[in-house]
Amino acid sequence: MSTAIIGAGVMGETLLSGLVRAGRRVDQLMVGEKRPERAHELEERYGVAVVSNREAAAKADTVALVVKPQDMGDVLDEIAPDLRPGQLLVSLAAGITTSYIESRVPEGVAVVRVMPNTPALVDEGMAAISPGSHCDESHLTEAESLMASTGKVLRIPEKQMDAVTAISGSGPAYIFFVVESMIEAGVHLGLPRATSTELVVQTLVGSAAMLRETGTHPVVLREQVTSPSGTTASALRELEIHRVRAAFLAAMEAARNRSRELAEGN
Ligand SMILES: NC(=O)C1=CN([C@@H]2O[C@H](COP(=O)(O)OP(=O)(O)OC[C@H]3O[C@@H](n4cnc5c(N)ncnc54)[C@H](OP(=O)(O)O)[C@@H]3O)[C@@H](O)[C@H]2O)C=CC1
Ligand SMILES: O=C(O)[C@@H]1CCC=N1
Repeated sequence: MSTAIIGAGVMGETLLSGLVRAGRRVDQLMVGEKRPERAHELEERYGVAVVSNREAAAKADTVALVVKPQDMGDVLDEIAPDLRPGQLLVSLAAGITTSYIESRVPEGVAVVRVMPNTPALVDEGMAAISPGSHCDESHLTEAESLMASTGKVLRIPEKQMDAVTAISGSGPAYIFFVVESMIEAGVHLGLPRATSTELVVQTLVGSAAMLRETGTHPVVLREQVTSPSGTTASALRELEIHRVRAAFLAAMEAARNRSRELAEGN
């Protein structure tokens, strides 16, 4: 089964590198990329063929669309004449619905909507997938296998996609923001930057491993750290005073709403 990736930016290259690491044959992969210098870079780095979007659409069994939501309409109009019924289109774009894509491609093209995230770069990705209306089990399985090359995959109803985008799609950025804030706080408290960075990164990795390996609720894990009248309780009180929990809720609502707006082409 040949796979084309149209749009080889951050997420497109993340998918491409994951497929290569997972052992997909490079001669079964191709990339549609409009900038010649970027095309050259990808050819050098992965030995993959970089072709026009139309050639990619005509030749591949599966076409992954990894362009910005705002570029999706133009790309679909460009490749629509080369698509055929039964072919699989996998869209990784935030906000763009399967019905929007189906309305711009020939009847019978199967569409799967995916929301990945960047930890896919280290094979720790979290992807959610939803089928469009012309998908059968084999299309979903192929989309699942595409994304499973870089991490976990969850099947979800498409109506949950905007929320998923807000939580796991954008999620790594919130975590990096917290990490960055903690490192800066360590520096403020007098730690050398390298020491602060090592402390924070390992604390994050260790905490993530505890969550995954014990399956214990985060409230319980937090309580285990919080000694009576101790340091953690003092810190958590400040986080509550500064409404960090409310800020997270507002932030993720904003991301969910932005995903909905992207669906309307804004
Ligand atoms: N980054 C992330 O963490 C995540 C991104 N996504 C989704 O992935 C998609 C891509 O995002 P991201 O990788 O961050 O964005 P990038 O801007 O890094 O990548 C988009 C790529 O598409 C290329 N492109 C634009 N128009 C065309 C075209 N007509 N034909 C071929 N290539 C084209 C761009 O080239 P040029 O720069 O020359 O315009 C660029 O290389 C988005 O839809 C986003 O919603 C989903 C989940 C997570
Ligand atoms: O910021 C964005 O729009 C994309 C979608 C999810 C993560 N990055």
